[in-house]
Amino acid sequence: MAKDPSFLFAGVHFNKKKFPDDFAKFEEKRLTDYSVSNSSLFGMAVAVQEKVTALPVKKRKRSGATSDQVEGFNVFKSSELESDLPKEQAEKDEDSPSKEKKELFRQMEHDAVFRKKLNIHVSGAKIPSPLQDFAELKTRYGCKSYLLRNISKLGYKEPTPIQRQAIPVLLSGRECFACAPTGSGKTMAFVCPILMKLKDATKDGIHAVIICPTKELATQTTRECKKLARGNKFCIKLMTKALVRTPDLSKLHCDILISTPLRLRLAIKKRKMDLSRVEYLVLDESDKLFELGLVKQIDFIVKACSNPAIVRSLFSATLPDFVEDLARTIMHDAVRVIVGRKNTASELVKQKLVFAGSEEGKILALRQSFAERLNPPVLIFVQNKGRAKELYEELVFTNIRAGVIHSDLSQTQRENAVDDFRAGKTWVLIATDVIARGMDFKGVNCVINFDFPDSAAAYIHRIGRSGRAGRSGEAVTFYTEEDIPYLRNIANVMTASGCEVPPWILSLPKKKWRKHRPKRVSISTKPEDHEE
Ligand SMILES: Nc1ncnc2c1ncn2[C@@H]1O[C@H](COP(=O)(O)OP(=O)(O)OP(=O)(O)O)[C@@H](O)[C@H]1O
Repeated sequence: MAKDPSFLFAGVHFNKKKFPDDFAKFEEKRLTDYSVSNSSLFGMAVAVQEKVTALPVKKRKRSGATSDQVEGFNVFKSSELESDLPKEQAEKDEDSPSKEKKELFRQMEHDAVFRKKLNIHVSGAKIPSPLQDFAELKTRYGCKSYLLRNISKLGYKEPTPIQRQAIPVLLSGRECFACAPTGSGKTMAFVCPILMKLKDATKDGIHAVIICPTKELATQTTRECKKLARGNKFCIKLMTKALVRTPDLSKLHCDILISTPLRLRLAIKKRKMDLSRVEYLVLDESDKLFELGLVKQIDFIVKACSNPAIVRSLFSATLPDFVEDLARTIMHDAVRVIVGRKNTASELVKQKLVFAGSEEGKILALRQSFAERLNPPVLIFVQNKGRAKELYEELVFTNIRAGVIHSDLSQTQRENAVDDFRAGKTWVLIATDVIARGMDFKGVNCVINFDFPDSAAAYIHRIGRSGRAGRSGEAVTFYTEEDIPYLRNIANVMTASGCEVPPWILSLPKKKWRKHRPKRVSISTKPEDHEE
């Protein structure tokens, strides 16, 4: 393999005054390499190219651009990119390390140090500087006062790391795939730039679409959008069952539409919904959306968003390689933003594994732990709706105020279960994975995985319902003999987020993770009814 010529630079120091040219070139190279080694520390496969942040950003042609269609995404050719730099200026920059260029390198160095401090890893060319504070939204991007006021009303004092980097990326018109821990403020990271970029409430179609994998998450995201948009006339719509039944949606106008993939696909196919004017498309919990079963619907929606100037972004706390690979082939000139280490659990959650022996042992362990210390709100995850019902039956006649949510309940019942839990009317919520993704219950003290999760991603998202927005949390995972082959997979996630795991678990053989949903013995401890 040919050696990277960068090794030639090792240990080289230039005298800035004597060799300003060489110094400038060296600095650019050094900063790029710095980012590369920085990212490779965290196992990133791609070379990071943090580059000239303050240079005028190349602009994508907004109209008349041709594009290649790949699986519904528009892929622009590099020849369609134009530089905003005046020609003479560009030539001058080539020749002399001007004052601006030096300033630029200083800025690059500053950005690299700041990102390192916040554990932000980026790749892509010409990445905008991260935000120092929310005030920069106004000074750098001319954010309107209403939005800053709403941010402040929500009690957000400082942007979270994903907000610091993803917001400037999206504001600069770049596509983006972002991965940051659960509960780290990704929603605001994609809603804020949309609100800042949209023109004042227009009446010409749909301008932004946010796709969420579940109805509960779509409802929550709509609420968050409305909170941030308060005081403005933006029309923000949730794709409800009633809306999707409207016979003709071809004339629907709204600024932001939030939907699940299924409902949106139905609206496009059956109700003639027109997405050709969509300027911003967000795929929240993108890895879930790219799972088998949903990917066709997503592809259909992406194709329907046919505006060549569209800016697409993917957000999740877990970004498996296959989603990244797909994203890399279909997105144009996208910036990749990773906060912390990819696919790890929130470090704010103290995680524990408990051997429960058998299914019967689990219910005993649960009762015992509640008798010793019940610190609500507590979320309990089980494997399927049948088991959710059974566990609910077990707890409902105790003095523990329990609620349950699963896909057999009506939409209203599901909403009530979430609302009651949020309002503290129920202390314990028993759930299937339907609410494992994205749901933001403030102050969940403990997540109990009554049934072992079926994948590492499911584990990360489930326990991420606790330890949100800087608060600490706890997660307890019960396991039985059947789960032991997969224990090592969870143990790896635990150690990666700084939790201790008994050494014997770490010495277990690795097992390729397939959907782990063993047939489990019934939870019910009630004697079965026998007919006389
Ligand atoms: N800058 C901020 N300062 C303080 N709190 C914030 C900030 N931004 C968002 N939050 C709060 O953090 C919580 C988590 O935010 P959000 O639901 O967007 O997380 P997320 O990263 O999308 O999580 P998940 O991966 O589980 O979907 C919310 O309660 C939100 O109000």
